[in-house]
Amino acid sequence: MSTKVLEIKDVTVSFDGFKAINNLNFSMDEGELRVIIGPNGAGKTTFLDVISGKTKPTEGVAYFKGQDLRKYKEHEISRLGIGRKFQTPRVYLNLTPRENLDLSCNRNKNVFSTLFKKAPSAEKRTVGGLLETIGLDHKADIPAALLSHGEKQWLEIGMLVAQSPDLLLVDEPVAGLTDEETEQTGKLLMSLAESHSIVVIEHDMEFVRQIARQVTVLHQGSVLFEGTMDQVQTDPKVIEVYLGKETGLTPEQMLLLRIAATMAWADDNFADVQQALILDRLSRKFAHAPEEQAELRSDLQNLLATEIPLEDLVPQLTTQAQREEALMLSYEVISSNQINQTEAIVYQKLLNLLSLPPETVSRLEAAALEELAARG
Ligand SMILES: Nc1ncnc2c1ncn2[C@@H]1O[C@H](COP(=O)(O)OP(=O)(O)OP(=O)(O)O)[C@@H](O)[C@H]1O
Repeated sequence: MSTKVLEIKDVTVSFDGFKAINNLNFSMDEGELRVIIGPNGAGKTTFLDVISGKTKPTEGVAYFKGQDLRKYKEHEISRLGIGRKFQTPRVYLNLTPRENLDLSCNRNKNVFSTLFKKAPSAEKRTVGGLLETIGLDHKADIPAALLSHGEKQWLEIGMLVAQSPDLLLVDEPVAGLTDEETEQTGKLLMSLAESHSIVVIEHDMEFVRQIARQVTVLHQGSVLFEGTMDQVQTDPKVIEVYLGKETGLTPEQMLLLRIAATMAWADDNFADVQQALILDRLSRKFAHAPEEQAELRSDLQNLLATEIPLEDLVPQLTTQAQREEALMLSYEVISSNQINQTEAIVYQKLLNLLSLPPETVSRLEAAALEELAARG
């Protein structure tokens, strides 16, 4: 049986009567990498504050490996094995990455003894290993001030790991990073997840998709939804919260849109005409007013911006009618432009996954072309 590294039971945090965390229940297995997302003000930072002991619950209990965290002060919780990385890197800029890591490995020694005493070889190895893990071995001996923002983030992650925590709390690690740095950060966290439990708060959905197996969505201080990224991105409750309004879409409708958007992305170019088609279909089906359509269009453009593998989406279609609709809409989408080779390959994959009889496919393709012709 797996041990729970974290268990949060009926926790409420009130600030002058305002519930930043509202009767929250959450649990996480040892060794898990869990991403927490949620709109601004959802309570994500307060959630980390409760775990790290910065804020005490007004009601309820948080347990770390079965230990009631109410009994401990913030610094004691850190000694229990919970390390927290804040959004802004807190590294000593005038020291080198190696010296910063040395300091973290020797938390009980002061800055001067770390600088002037020779480190024992075991510690050196640890620091050397850490420098490699965080990809800074080639910059180990330059002042940290010269590192890029991303490199400073990795250094701080390394400094946390140097303290051998069991649970790492990481707040928005990729804010302000380049795409390449973001991807590197993802790789770093995934490699650390092999030996640590990790909670990451993040807004960047591409990044969340890169690293997350299980995502928890917070809203108004409670858990709104928990699931894989695919489930999160097709859940109407989550979409509503992110768009700030009702889309009126059911999970099935959202799934169809996602499949169509994935088809549209097949050639890495979600062309305007393809977007228009998907959104037209939407508005015809769900009768949004024209001004709402324009708004919905830009919202959905963001929302659908992440390509999800068809293998993950198609099996979620439960009825024949849904499979047929998915095929027809997808065919319409790719036929709205000249179908290129990449699209043809992805379309073939869709056909295989849908496994509809060939005569049904022909009928639906003809109907899709008629729809397109009718659109002009
Ligand atoms: N010390 C405090 N006193 C009063 N209100 C607070 C305090 N800390 C947080 N809040 C409020 O609690 C709510 C949740 O805040 P929190 O920072 O946890 O949200 P968040 O999900 O991290 O938001 P963001 O994504 O914007 O960082 C917000 O409405 C915030 O204004």
